[in-house]
Amino acid sequence: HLPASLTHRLSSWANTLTSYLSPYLEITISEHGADRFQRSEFFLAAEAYLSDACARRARKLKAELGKGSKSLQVSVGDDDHVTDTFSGADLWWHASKKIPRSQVMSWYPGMEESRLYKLVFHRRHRDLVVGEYLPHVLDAGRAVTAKNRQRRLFTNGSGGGGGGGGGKKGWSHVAFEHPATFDTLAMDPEKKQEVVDDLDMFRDGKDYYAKVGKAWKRGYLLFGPPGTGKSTMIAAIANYLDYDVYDLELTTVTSNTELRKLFIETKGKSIIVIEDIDCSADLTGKRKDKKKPEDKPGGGGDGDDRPKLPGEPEKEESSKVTLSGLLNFIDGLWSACGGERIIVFTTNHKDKLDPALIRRGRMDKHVEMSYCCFESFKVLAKNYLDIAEHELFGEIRSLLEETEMSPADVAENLMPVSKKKKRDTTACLEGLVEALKKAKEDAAAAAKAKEEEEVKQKAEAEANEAAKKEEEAAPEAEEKKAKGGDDEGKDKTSEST
Ligand SMILES: Nc1ncnc2c1ncn2[C@@H]1O[C@H](COP(=O)(O)OP(=O)(O)OP(=O)(O)O)[C@@H](O)[C@H]1O
Ligand SMILES: [Mg+2]
Repeated sequence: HLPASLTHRLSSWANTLTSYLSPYLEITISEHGADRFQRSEFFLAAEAYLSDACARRARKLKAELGKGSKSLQVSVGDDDHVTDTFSGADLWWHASKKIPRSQVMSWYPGMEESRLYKLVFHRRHRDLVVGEYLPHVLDAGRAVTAKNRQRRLFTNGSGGGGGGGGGKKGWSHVAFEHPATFDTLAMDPEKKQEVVDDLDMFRDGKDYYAKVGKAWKRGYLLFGPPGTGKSTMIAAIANYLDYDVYDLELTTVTSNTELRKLFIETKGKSIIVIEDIDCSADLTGKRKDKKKPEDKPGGGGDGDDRPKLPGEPEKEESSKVTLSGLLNFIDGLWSACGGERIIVFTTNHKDKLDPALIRRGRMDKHVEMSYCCFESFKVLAKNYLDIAEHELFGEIRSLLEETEMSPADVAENLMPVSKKKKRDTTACLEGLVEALKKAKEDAAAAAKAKEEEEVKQKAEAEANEAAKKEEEAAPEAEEKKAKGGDDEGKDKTSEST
């Protein structure tokens, strides 16, 4: 009989010896790495990879509705193993639970439950596994996680519902579930394809951006009249790229510091949206103190300033975010942190924006969303009525060419009135033709009224001019000093006399 201590030693030597002689190597990936609070990213990636690629071959499976995941995840059960092959090499994955070494009470809930994966492979594949297989697992796992996760819509406004917003300022979120896609988005097919290609380039451009030394981000400016699909386009982009959306409400941001803080809190693979940038804040910089009337005469086509919501602060006091603060946010040194970001601005009035804000490099791509053209109409007809051809299409085509109607209005005319009173296709299209004709008449009437107004104004101006000349002709010794002053001065003198 050998003493217990010696047996123990012998067996541990034996273990060492077998592992030394064994041709197999083992790599352990545990759930909690050095940082005990966070689950190791590699573990999560391996888990996702296994659930996607190998779980079909495992016998003991575990199904869970993962946190922040929209679909059921099936993964390899504890104490089970699966095999995988990579470039002709066989690999074995074992899932197990880590038994805590000490029986000390754990500070970290669930720590006793820490799980781990063991990857076993022949030693001649060592370089292959470390150099290629593990990076592959990481990438594939991340892709699976990104595909399965529930995408989120963040907002910095208070009362955004959902997540961890609470009372403090910061982002709160809800599930992002907008159904818009590029297939359902009505716009000129060529322009649409251009946007999609651009997005593809961006998504796969990590190496390119690194090579040319640019931060991996891209800015889009969507401009056009109301109801032409700018917000819809953002949803389509988010769905296309599988990105989260951060809807930044600039009016509630009180300082540049807060803006930067919000920005740092955003994650990669996301779209940061600032809607109606021209209304969001007084970002006109130097133009700030010169108060000139906003609406230029003759810019009538896309008028329609949105009404102010109750409780919305006045523009002047709304935000202390400055243009330079915002520029810093878009492409200053901070913009590079995180990477893989798209920044989208929308506006109804592109010409009101400061050129510094929308130059290339900040807003790389300018996309105009315009009134409904025939091609857009065809997309809507396909979506709403499920038709590609109809005898009324010809008439609608010529009407659309003559009239400006937003896709939102066209779509409204294609909707069934109510569930009971279901209109058939022809009735819908006839309704649309009516609406288009009416819009055409209205536009003509408006144009006529405007013309008359202009004629009237011109006549008035001429009359004023004549009166002024008469005034100047009259001798006025006292007013001589004021002569050569501005128009206002002249007006006042004419009023006082
Ligand atoms: N191009 C389009 N394709 C499909 N649907 C559209 C399109 N444009 C508008 N719509 C429909 O009209 C509605 C309003 O569109 P959306 O909110 O995208 O307009 P917008 O350009 O963002 O307007 P605003 O400038 O007022 O914010 C959407 O719900 C959508 O159903
Ligand atoms: Mg919008």
